[in-house]
Amino acid sequence: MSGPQVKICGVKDIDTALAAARAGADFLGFVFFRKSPRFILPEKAEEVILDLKEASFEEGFALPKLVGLFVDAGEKELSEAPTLLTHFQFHGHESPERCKELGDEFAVEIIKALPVSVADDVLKAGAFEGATDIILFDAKPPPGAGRPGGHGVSFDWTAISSYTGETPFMLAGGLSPDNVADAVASQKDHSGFLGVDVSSGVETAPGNKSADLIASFISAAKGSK
Ligand SMILES: O=C(O)c1ccccc1NCC(=O)[C@H](O)[C@H](O)COP(=O)(O)O
Repeated sequence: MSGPQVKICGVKDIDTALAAARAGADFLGFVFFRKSPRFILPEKAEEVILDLKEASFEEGFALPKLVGLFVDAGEKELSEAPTLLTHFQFHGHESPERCKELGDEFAVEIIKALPVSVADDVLKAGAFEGATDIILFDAKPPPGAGRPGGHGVSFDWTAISSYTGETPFMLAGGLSPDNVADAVASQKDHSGFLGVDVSSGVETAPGNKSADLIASFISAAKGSK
C-alpha cells in the first residue's frame, strides 16, 4: 500500500480548506445536506474552491480532490453543485445503477457510503462493484439520528476483513488524531484500503473545524506523528 489518503469532511470556509490542503489532505468534503451542522451552500462552496485553487497555484501545494456529499439528491440539487467537484459522495438510498448513471452524467467519480455496525453490513458493498469508484465504510448512525453521518461514533474495524471487492475503500466513523494511526494499522494489509475520512474528530464543536486538529490528524494518519 502507498501511504493512506486522507479526507477531511465538512469544510465550510476557506481557512479550513487552506489548513487541510496545506497539511496534505487528499480529499476535501463539502456537505450539501441542509440538516447538517456542516452544511454549506453550493455558491459558498464554489467560492471556497476557487480561492483554494488560486492559493494552490500561488503557494504550490497540491489541490485536493473535491467531494460533494449528498443524501438522496435529485437532478436539480446535483446540477446546482459546484462544477469543480471531482467526486459525489452518496449517503442515502442510491442504488448501484443510480450511482453509475449519475457518475456518467455529471462526469465525476462516485463514493458510496455504506453504514456498518457488523460484518454482514460490509457484504452490501458487493452490489456496488463496477458502479462506484470508492466505497466508504462509515459507522452506522445512532438510532433516531437526523443525518446519516458525522456522529463521531466508530465501529469494529475488523468487520472490514470480510470485504473482498475490487473497489477501493475508505474507513470513517469516530476517527481522531488519537486513534487514526491504529485505524490505518488495522487496514494496511488489506489490498483495497485507500485511506481514512474524518469530520467530528477534527472539530472543537459540531461544524467548527480546528486547523491544529486537522494537521495532527493528517500527520498521524500518514505516519509522521
Ligand atoms: O457530517 C455530516 O454532518 C454529514 C451529513 C450528512 C451526510 C453525511 C455526513 N457526513 C459524512 C462523512 O463523510 C463523515 O466524515 C463521516 O460520517 C465520519 O464522521 P465522523 O464520525 O464525525 O468523523
